Amino acid sequence: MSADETTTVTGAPTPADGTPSGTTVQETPTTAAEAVEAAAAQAAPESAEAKQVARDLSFVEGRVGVPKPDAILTVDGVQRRFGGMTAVDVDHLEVQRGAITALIGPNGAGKTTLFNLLTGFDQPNQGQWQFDGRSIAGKSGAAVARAGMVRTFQLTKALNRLTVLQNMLLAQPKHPGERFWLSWLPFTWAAQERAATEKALEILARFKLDTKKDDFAGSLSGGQRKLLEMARALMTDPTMIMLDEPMAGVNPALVQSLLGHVQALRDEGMTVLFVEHDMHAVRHISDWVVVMAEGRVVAEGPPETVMQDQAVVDAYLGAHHDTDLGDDSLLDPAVLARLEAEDKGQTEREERKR
Ligand SMILES: Nc1ncnc2c1ncn2[C@@H]1O[C@H](COP(=O)(O)OP(=O)(O)OP(=O)(O)O)[C@@H](O)[C@H]1O
Repeated sequence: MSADETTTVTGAPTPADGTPSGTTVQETPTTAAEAVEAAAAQAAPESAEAKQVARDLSFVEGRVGVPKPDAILTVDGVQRRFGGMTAVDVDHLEVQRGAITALIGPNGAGKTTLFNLLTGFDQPNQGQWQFDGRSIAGKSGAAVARAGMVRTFQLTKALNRLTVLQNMLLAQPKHPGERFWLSWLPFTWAAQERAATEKALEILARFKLDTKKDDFAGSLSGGQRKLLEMARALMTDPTMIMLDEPMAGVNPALVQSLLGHVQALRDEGMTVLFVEHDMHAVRHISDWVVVMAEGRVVAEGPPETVMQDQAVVDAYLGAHHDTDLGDDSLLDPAVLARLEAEDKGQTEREERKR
């Protein structure tokens, strides 16, 4: 896409689709490929810190388990078995502070299980990991979130029946209404509730969801639901945010907005680790890509090199057997439409299971 097909809106208010202000917005992208291309035009890090992270990573060799200049998360010997099947077997992995790291791999590679383990929603058979210099292995999800690492969840049926604002308030750490002793101090409770509501509305405004605060979460579009998932995670003021398939089921017109939001988090100094099947998104916004297959990390490196790696292509053969993930053939709308249909089918299956 050429530069003259875009409109620069630097300094303009955030547009209605929730795209962060100060970014370059493509006029009505019609396919996910166009939307991602448009996002790529603004993919360069904005803040000095993000530029420094990109520079630091440019000196790191692309090989499995490579040390990072400033790792915020270090994983050692983590294994999770289900019966006789080893879902996760990660020897050593480091995640660079302040970077966007993508975790990719075919269905069943162990990405979600690793997310669950690291964030305290599952327990490993063995292994250690450190976050920001502290061991958080074996801690509960709430304790991990308090330490500064938080993951997004796809909205469940129960959350769909709550309003957008109620969803935000439930996501705040240690909801005061749930604490027995505070229930005896109504003034404290009310003050904290007011502060939490203000904070929730501020975050919702950032994602252009404030006008939807009283709508049921179930009435939101796919893209708006993804924004709400991200907004909920920000209620805990995380240092690191783990996004579970942020692009799944999202209308192409909103992909650009979502990518812009992920980049904005990084530019504010947050570390982002995200699981994603959309290879365009991965290629265009990631500083670093980690590839899993059959529970193991099989490759890692910068997006432009790791996605040409034979191990990566092999890892995907089962899932997208006739798709070359390493070149721009993926920008072909027909290929994209098929991948999107596969993703949509998967989302619908998961929805039915819930
Ligand atoms: N609770 C469980 N009980 C038994 N097996 C499980 C459980 N959770 C995950 N698995 C298995 O572990 C393996 C890894 O699954 P996981 O969901 O982590 O993969 P994934 O890479 O996230 O896949 P996808 O991209 O499809 O979400 C799969 O074979 C899956 O069937």
